[in-house]
Amino acid sequence: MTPKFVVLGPPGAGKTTVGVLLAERLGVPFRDTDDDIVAAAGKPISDIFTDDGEPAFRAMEEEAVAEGLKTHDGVLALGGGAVMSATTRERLAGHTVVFLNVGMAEGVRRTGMSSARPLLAGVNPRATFKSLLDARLPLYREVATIEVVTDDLTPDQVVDAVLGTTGTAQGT
Ligand SMILES: Nc1ncnc2c1ncn2[C@@H]1O[C@H](COP(=O)(O)OP(=O)(O)O)[C@@H](O)[C@H]1O
Ligand SMILES: O=C(O)C1=C[C@@H](OP(=O)(O)O)[C@@H](O)[C@H](O)C1
Ligand SMILES: [Mg+2]
Repeated sequence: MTPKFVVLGPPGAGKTTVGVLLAERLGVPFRDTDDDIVAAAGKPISDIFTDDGEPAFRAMEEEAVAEGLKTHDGVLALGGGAVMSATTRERLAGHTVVFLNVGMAEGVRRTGMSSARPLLAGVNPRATFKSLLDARLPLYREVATIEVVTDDLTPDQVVDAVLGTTGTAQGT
């Protein structure tokens, strides 16, 4: 059992939104490792960060990704920081990995509406987003087999781009 697509990229790239649409188009199940972590912890991500700290969250995330890669057959979306784990990057080898890219301005705009992302909840989300992109862009590219720049695309157009790239587009 292996995911048809693993979706990753920075917060606000549309991993969850596009992942759901992509799974619908392909008629396969969708799974998001953030949801698995929330279910396992029994509390929201912001509470995990506050109560247990980021390292505890990252350990749970590594486990959730490993489990998803082993047991999920559809579209698997990861959290934006999952690629910071070298172990996770190794585990992604051989999978079809879609990197949804988004620039700072659009990424901040898309995530600004929500307080659910503790890493971006500080006083200067633009600076935080930029340093996050600087650190992670090479890691996303290291593991990705497909990259789609999403800034000027609707979620449906992103799905078209992903399926067009892989030649697995379904009928209309
Ligand atoms: N291509 C897009 N164009 C416009 N808004 C988008 C796009 N993709 C996602 N969004 C919006 O951005 C926000 C974050 O999307 P989400 O799927 O949660 O991103 P991620 O899981 O990558 O952090 C949501 O409000 C979503 O509706
Ligand atoms: O970028 C990150 O480090 C994080 C991104 C979030 O997921 P999304 O990328 O789906 O927002 C979530 O896993 C957590 O808040 C940490
Ligand atoms: Mg998400």
